[in-house]
Amino acid sequence: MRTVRPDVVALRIEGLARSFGAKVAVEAVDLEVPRGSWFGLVGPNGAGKSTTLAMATGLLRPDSGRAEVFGVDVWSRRADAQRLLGVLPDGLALPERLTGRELLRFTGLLRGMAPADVERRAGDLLGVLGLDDAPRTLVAEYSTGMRKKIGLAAALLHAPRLLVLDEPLEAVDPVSAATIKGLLRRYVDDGGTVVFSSHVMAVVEQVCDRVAAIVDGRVVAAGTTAEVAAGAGLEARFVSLVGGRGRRIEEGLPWLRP
Ligand SMILES: Nc1ncnc2c1ncn2[C@@H]1O[C@H](COP(=O)(O)OP(=O)(O)OP(=O)(O)O)[C@@H](O)[C@H]1O
Repeated sequence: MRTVRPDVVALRIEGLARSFGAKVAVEAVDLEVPRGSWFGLVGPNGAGKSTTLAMATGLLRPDSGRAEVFGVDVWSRRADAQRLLGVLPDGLALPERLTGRELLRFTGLLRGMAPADVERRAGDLLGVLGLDDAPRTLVAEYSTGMRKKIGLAAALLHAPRLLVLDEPLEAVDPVSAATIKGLLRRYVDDGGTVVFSSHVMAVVEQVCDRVAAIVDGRVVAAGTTAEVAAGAGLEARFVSLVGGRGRRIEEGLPWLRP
């Protein structure tokens, strides 16, 4: 296990903001993710998590603000930042007419990796993620969970220093989820940094050492998982942070009578 230096900032986000027409998706987000941490981003649907992560990784241009990966500006030194980063974006568009292995070959060669390394790593990733028993299946035929896993494999292929993963466990079966969590745990223990968004508070509480909650495009709480949970458990704290946005359920839906 390498020595983790929490003084090194893996991802720094300052004043990131983005609107779509009149809709303010992200108002102003500041975050600092120390190297060697597993950082969870939580928030209700439409809070601005995916928009924040897309801006932080050079996929969506912000209206204002900046993002740095290990001190490298994501927009002015985009290629350098991309080398340090592995990203699983929301709604990733995949080359549909390739098999999983072909997709990884394509990704690795685009990244300038040596073909022999690409082959070896692709085999390892397909095996670990349980995608090697469908070698001839095209991505177009993949299930939702398989698509998530091949996207994750593509993000890991070049062994980046920082992984930014938008809901990596969504639609993934429990066995694969355990494998992915184990793999990411090992990566973090070896000095890697993970930033991921999730709606599953139990998972965030289980794996993340730091958490930020975003509501209506603003960070409403950030700190260590214990600080944010504030003795109440993360789920209870999340519900209290989101507050009045919850819907009343006492009456149920009067027309929903089986
Ligand atoms: N391309 C776009 N065009 C218009 N509005 C957008 C676009 N992308 C995001 N939005 C809006 O910005 C807001 C934030 O969306 P975002 O996807 O970042 O939220 P999120 O926290 O990731 O949500 P979820 O948990 O549902 O995935 C939402 O109101 C969404 O409708």
